[in-house]
Amino acid sequence: MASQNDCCVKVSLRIRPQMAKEKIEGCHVCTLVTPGEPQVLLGKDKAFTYDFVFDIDSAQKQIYAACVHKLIEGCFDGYNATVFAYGQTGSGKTYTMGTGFDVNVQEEEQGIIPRAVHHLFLGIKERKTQAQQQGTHPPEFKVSAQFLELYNEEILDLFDGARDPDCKSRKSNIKIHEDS
Ligand SMILES: Nc1ncnc2c1ncn2[C@@H]1O[C@H](COP(=O)(O)OP(=O)(O)OP(=O)(O)O)[C@@H](O)[C@H]1O
Repeated sequence: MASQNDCCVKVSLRIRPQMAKEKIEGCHVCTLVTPGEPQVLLGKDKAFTYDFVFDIDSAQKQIYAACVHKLIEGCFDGYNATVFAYGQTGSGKTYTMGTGFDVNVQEEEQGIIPRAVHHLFLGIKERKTQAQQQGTHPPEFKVSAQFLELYNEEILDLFDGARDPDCKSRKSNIKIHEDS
């Protein structure tokens, strides 16, 4: 039987730092992360526990190492994985996930998507090199990617007339292919 730690759905919470505007407006930080525990205290008495909790000072690479690294390694063993960010507007989903346009962003600021793509292609290269060194047939990989951004109804309404009533999402034309 799978233990709680083996559960196939894991939920992580990331608390973003206050924005300049929030500081200027005198907003207070109302979260307190329990040291050594994946638990956050909201206000004085509301405690919530997750698989991981990342406090204000967490780095992008920390999030990747704890939540995503294992999933990409699992792909090489044939496992599927999904990572998605959920939260209210301005909570840091885009910052944490990263985008396909992070190429000019400093390495330490890069989000999950560019890190995962880099990890995947590095893994492919390593496995091919290893096969070559061992004199075995190099493995073949096919990578394809789609980038999907979901909108909620209110945002779609902003597009008014130009809106396709059945369209609740937009796919970018970014495609990464490696056939070898
Ligand atoms: N961990 C973080 N460290 C530093 N800045 C952050 C962090 N998380 C978010 N931000 C900043 O906070 C702002 C809002 O974040 P972001 O755009 O990622 O939110 P979002 O959840 O994607 O919002 P929306 O749903 O409106 O697209 C951005 O300026 C972003 O750079």
